[in-house]
Amino acid sequence: MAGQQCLAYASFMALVFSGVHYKEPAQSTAAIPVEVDFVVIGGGSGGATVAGRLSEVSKWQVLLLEAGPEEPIVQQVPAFSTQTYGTAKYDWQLKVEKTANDVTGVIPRAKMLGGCSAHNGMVYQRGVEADFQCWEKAGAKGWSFKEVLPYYKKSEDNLDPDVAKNTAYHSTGGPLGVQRVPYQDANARLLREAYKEGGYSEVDLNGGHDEGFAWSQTTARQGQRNSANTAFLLSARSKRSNLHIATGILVKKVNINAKTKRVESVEYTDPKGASKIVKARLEVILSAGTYLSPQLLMASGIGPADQLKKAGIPVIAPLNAVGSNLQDHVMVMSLPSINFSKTAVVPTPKQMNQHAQQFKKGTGPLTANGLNSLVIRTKSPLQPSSDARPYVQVQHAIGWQKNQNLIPYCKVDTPTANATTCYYNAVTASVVLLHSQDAGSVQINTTNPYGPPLIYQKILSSDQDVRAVAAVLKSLTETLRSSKSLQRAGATVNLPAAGAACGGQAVGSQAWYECVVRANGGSSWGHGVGTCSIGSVVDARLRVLGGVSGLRVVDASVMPCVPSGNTNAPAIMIGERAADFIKQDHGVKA
Ligand SMILES: Cc1cc2nc3c(=O)[nH]c(=O)nc-3n(C[C@H](O)[C@H](O)[C@H](O)COP(=O)(O)OP(=O)(O)OC[C@H]3O[C@@H](n4cnc5c(N)ncnc54)[C@H](O)[C@@H]3O)c2cc1C
Repeated sequence: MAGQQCLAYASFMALVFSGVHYKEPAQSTAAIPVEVDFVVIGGGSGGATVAGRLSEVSKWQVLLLEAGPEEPIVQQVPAFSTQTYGTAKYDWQLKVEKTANDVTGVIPRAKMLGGCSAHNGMVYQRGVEADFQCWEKAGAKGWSFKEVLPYYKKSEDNLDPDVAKNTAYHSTGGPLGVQRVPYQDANARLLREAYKEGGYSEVDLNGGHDEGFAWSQTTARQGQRNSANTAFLLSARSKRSNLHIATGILVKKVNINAKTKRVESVEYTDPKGASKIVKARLEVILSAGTYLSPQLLMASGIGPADQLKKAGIPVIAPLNAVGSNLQDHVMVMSLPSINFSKTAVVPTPKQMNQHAQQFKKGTGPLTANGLNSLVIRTKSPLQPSSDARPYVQVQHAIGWQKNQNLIPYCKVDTPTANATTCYYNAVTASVVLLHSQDAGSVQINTTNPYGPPLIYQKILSSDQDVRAVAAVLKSLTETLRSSKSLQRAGATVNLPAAGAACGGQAVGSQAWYECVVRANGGSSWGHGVGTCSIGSVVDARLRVLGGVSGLRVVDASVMPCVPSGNTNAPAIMIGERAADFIKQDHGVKA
């Protein structure tokens, strides 16, 4: 970058960060207590929520141990959302073992206070009634939509009056800010018109509508990210001396008395590499997420006995279901693409300054992370007829010409990391399969049981899945290609790229779209759940089964069926619910 640009960029970033409401706390150096009432392992969506809520009981000492650092300031700016992806400091970069049809090598998982809620796409979705029927069928008694809705509302501070007035579904005043992306650029607005024209109704997907098209609600406040950390911990830790938070602490295992099966303590490594123990007087709460919670259970002696024996870990509770039932949404990338003739442009220094000023006020392009502002959720005509859940979600991302490297925040490799301030001339629509027939697993690495687990994931191995996605892709492409609004604006809609193998099919036919879906593969959408499911690993109050006492799992891993939508809000809801269970079980009014 030339010197002058460098200066302009540096002062731009300083200006943007001066508008951020959050002040990054210093990394914790305070001594970790040797004994507390509750130890929460992992400060992500589930862990931050439950720890914050438990600390409301002033007589309880609550310790939260998080492997990663404090949530960095850059995460507060939605347009910079993905800058920490793939960095060793902030991302676990979990490797997926190769399986026949697996195309993902690495899964991004946040390693910071706030967990994935601090680096995700911020989309706020709760799932639909039929999702929770699936939970109940799997053994999650008392988790119907009617019963979980009060917990979604308990967290929520909905900041859009037209949405909030639907009080049957929404509420205000909770710690978690929820608002629609405050900014849509000209191309996003055009797409919105195109979908309306194509017969998609614009609805509130969290307001009783299973299907439709939405201007996305996000976990944000005044255009800035609201993670589970900033919602549930930030203010609590400054006010409550009974809430202890330690970052940079890697938990190794939970120590459980082999005779009584009662949890006693948690073993961790401090930042200097020393091995330490903290005793838990009442309970340990495991909130390390879908991949690392089952790993920690297994490292602590709870899991499939054969795997544990091979790893040399004494078996405390032989629970075969630990690590199985890994479910995820599957994204079929970048289909189709829309080229716009009128585009956003590389901003001048004056415009950048304006964007920073707008951001301070909660508006402007820096409050948006690409075209995540538009979401479609729909059933597929070819999904199993007995399944009432929506099967496909459509998301959008920005594409741009290669030479746009004039300012660093345009010069990034992943589409959603750009601000809509950057020059771009294409948008891609990606279809996401919400209910794959494939299930993967998380297994302990028998040669390195305390290291990252082995993750096995299959993708698009079922013909029915391919058919269901292809049918939606076909109608989506046809909608966009016949849109008068797009045509009037001079936008062209390209057919999805087809692999050479699709040459034998009639272009545009269902068979051709199926071939296109297979040729474009799929990848994890970051929404893995199910590896410590309610009904098989934990009971309906999230207590670990197998005769173990004093141990719960509170994160996305307990969801027995993946919801029809993004998974952050459900993980936070689980944290809220768990806090009430724990309070009730220890005689405190919830
Ligand atoms: C790239 C990406 C984009 C996403 N986008 C969206 C979106 O737009 N909307 C949405 O709703 N959902 C989204 N999700 C999914 C959603 O964010 C997650 O499902 C949710 O945050 C999971 O919450 P959790 O509590 O289960 O785990 P996490 O939030 O992952 O928290 C687990 C925490 O435990 C810590 N931990 C793990 N092991 C240890 C250990 N041994 N010792 C100490 N600490 C440990 C981790 O560092 C982490 O902070 C996205 C996910 C990803 C990865």
